[in-house]
Amino acid sequence: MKNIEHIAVFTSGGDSPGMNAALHGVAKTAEINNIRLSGFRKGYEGLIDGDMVQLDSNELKKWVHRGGTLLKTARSKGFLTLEGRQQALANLQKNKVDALVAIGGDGTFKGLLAFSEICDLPFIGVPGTIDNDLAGTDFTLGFDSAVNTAIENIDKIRDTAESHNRIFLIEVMGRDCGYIAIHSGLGTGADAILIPESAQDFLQLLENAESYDREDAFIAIVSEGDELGAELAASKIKEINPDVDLRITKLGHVQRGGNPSAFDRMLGIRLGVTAVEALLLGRRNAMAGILNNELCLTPFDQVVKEHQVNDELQNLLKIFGSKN
Ligand SMILES: Nc1ncnc2c1ncn2[C@@H]1O[C@H](COP(=O)(O)OP(=O)(O)O)[C@@H](O)[C@H]1O
Ligand SMILES: O=P(O)(O)OC[C@H]1O[C@](O)(COP(=O)(O)O)[C@@H](O)[C@@H]1O
Repeated sequence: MKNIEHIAVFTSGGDSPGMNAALHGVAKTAEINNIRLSGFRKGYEGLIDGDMVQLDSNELKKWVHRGGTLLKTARSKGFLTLEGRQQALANLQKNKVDALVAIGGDGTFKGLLAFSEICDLPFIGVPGTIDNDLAGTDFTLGFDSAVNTAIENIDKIRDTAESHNRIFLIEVMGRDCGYIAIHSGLGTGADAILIPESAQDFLQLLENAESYDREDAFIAIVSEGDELGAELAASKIKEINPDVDLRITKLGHVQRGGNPSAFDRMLGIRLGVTAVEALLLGRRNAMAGILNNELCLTPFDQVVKEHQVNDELQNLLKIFGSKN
């Protein structure tokens, strides 16, 4: 095994609060092991363009509390092509990079799997996505912060919803999965939660909306990945209850921004440190994660999207979605 003298790190896919803390964890661990650390800007785009900067933990410590990513991020069409990946490889070789740390979501790790077909360097991933849709970790970086942001905003909507006795359909993020919807819905006492993993919840919503008595607010959280979506759900409710006073709010990208929660800062630090330590132990092509509060590594090919909502959450949805 070649000695690791130079590590490069990048952030990729949707940004998420806690990515900067992970960068700091990577930087500090590289520093105490006398390893040079570089960062590629704008995810895979930076690898293709050779957009590399030196990283320093003294600078990064000032970013631990900030959302977004100091290194910037991107969704790269170029890296989906073999030519793009070959260009990225040439840049890594030119800069004598010995190992890569990638902070991103499942797309980023699929990218690394494709890259590993032409590039023999060791890669370690850190799960950074607000969606919490990766196997191999109970929590991804940014999920906790995004749920807190969603909750803060849903609480505010409840004030006005209750004042007017209105129905509100509030759309939260989660491209293909309902974790943000479940956590923010349960945490705000929502009357219904619609997620892509279940069709049953919509029937429950209709049933509840049918008996909605206009003497109270009615709040439904709709995951953006839900088959129906907020607009269609709203029109179905109007079909059965035409005079209903209904509003739709999409929380949108506000959920991705803001300072990371204490949990995400600590998770970022822990996973960043673990990533570099794993490389030093000779590990490769795996994602650092946290399962039952234990740090662990899971091979990329097992880190596929986890659309299943576990039994405990299913049970909670059933209990809290039922009528009184
Ligand atoms: N199968 C693949 N082969 C090569 N690169 C990929 C593949 N899937 C995703 N990528 C790269 O990873 C980037 C990030 O993935 P994306 O799904 O946008 O975000 P995330 O990593 O947050 O899930 C994509 O823009 C693309 O450049
Ligand atoms: O910012 P964009 O490109 O519009 O993407 C929005 C998507 O990114 C997310 O915020 C995060 O997804 P990823 O972390 O997997 O990129 C999703 O919840 C949402 O569907």
